[in-house]
Amino acid sequence: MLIGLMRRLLSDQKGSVAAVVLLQLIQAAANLLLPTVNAAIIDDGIVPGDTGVISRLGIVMAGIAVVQAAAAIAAGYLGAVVAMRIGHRLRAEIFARIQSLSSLEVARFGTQSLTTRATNDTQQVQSFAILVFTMLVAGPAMGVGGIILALQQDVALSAVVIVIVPLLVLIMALIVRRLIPLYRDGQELLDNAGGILREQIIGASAIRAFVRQDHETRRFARANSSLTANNLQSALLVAGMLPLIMLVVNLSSVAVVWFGGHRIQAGEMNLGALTAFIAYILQILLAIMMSMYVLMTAPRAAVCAERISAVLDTKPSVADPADPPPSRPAVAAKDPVTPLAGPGALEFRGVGFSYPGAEVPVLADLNFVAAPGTTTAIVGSTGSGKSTLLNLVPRFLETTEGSILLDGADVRELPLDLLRRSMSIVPQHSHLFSGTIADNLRMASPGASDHELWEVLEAAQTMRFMRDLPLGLATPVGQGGTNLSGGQRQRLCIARALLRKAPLYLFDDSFSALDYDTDTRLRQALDVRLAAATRIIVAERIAAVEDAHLILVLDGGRLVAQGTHGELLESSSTYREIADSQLALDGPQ
Ligand SMILES: Nc1ncnc2c1ncn2[C@@H]1O[C@H](COP(=O)(O)OP(=O)(O)OP(=O)(O)O)[C@@H](O)[C@H]1O
Repeated sequence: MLIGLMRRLLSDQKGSVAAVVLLQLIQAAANLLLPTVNAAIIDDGIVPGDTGVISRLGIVMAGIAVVQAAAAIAAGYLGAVVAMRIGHRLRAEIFARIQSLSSLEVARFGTQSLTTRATNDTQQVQSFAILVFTMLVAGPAMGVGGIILALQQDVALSAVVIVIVPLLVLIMALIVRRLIPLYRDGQELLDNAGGILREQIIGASAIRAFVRQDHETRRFARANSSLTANNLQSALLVAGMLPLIMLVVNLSSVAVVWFGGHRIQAGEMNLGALTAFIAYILQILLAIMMSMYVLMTAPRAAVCAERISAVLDTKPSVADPADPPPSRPAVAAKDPVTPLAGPGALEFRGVGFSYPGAEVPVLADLNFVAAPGTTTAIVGSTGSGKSTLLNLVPRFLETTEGSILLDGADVRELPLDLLRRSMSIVPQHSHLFSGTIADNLRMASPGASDHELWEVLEAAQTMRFMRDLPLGLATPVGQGGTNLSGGQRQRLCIARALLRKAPLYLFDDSFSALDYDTDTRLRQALDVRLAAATRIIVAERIAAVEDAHLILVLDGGRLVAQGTHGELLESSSTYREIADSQLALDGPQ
């Protein structure tokens, strides 16, 4: 998985990768040459007392050292650039994929896990890439070259190499095998701790209101301790490995000096050759350590690559039609504002929807027509499926039964962008983004003039608070709109939706935070402004939908009645119950 991912990410950087490999080979070759030249200085210069050879070979050695340093620096620099580009591309890809996922897929991974995958996991793969580009070629090259040159210096002494190399590889394999599951658990524990933290930050007021700080502190402490225990275990394994390797290295150096000394005394080896041999043994061990270090980080990077690939390989359940029918206006698929040319007639034909894994459908057999120039209200008890129904229209969720038609076209056959441009939505939870009020409004229509912004702000009944803002449209909005009241946020979201000129408007319980007067004025303004459009309004209060041209009564996901307020009071017991209960709650007006 990791290798496949890296190969794909490096496909457009082949030139740079080749350069890094070449530079690492130069660096390794220079490293390998130094002990041989050093041996020659000892055997041909120092032992016979030839200062000419010493100076000449000394200059050669210095030259090689400079080449080695230059190649190492260049390889490190270029390797870092390539690795950073990998990280950049991976973050961009995962961000784009998350953007394309439907709310169901996002829920399956979990918001926190997606955040960790896009940040921490990507970072791990990037760090691994840096190690690969600084060590992975130079390490084996030095190791193999070192073995060949050591053999060349003294075949008999090379028996030491034959013993220690497999021993080191065995130590490494055992430790890496233990590390992989630990790293996998570690990433999940990180998700978990992050998720709890996120929930506690978002729900801080509820936690304080119910005096649950101690409980939440304990909950986080448990997650934190599990994460720490996991990290400690892997850190101990890594920490234990280094002394083990050093022990093997030192023992092998002692063995080389011991046997080498005897061979020199027996006249079977030169002093220079022994010096070179010791240097090569150290280089071989260093190469093994470098490769091992890369391989030790590989398990974590592999786990992260697996987690990233799981997101990248997820096919969004809601996607553009593979082949939009030619009769459909493939118009302006890329044009950012133009909606469908039709009047916005919406029809549900036998529509049903089930959440994945649910035993019973949330919505079943819905049939109705919402005509242009009319308001269709959806009423029903909590959990009856009103929001789910609205979410099917822009295909935030995909219908599992029947079809939804917009101006006669099945919404699944329209390009997604075009479909969503053809409607304007006020979601149940008002969400604003960091920036100014103007930035937030212009999300709906980037080219809108200030005059148009003020117009929609007025229609959305925001003037009472907008007038008090000294910076007006330039007033900064905090992330999520936290510096505004619930009602203010809701009205700004309505203004944002009004700014988009579309044939279809969807309001999901969008007037709940408004007082009675504002609500009435707002509805009047909407009736004028959106007179020609198709309006679908989910509402809790019957009083708010009395004037609707068509009222749909949902009960347990089924459309139990439809008609005007007057008709439903006559014909629908469910509607009457809702109306009576609200009348009882509101009391006589
Ligand atoms: N992501 C989900 N996965 C599984 N079930 C869900 C999901 N979202 C909603 N439901 C279920 O679907 C049903 C309908 O939910 P929906 O939000 O559409 O109701 P609603 O009528 O809009 O409620 P409210 O008036 O409280 O906003 C509920 O029973 C809810 O438990």
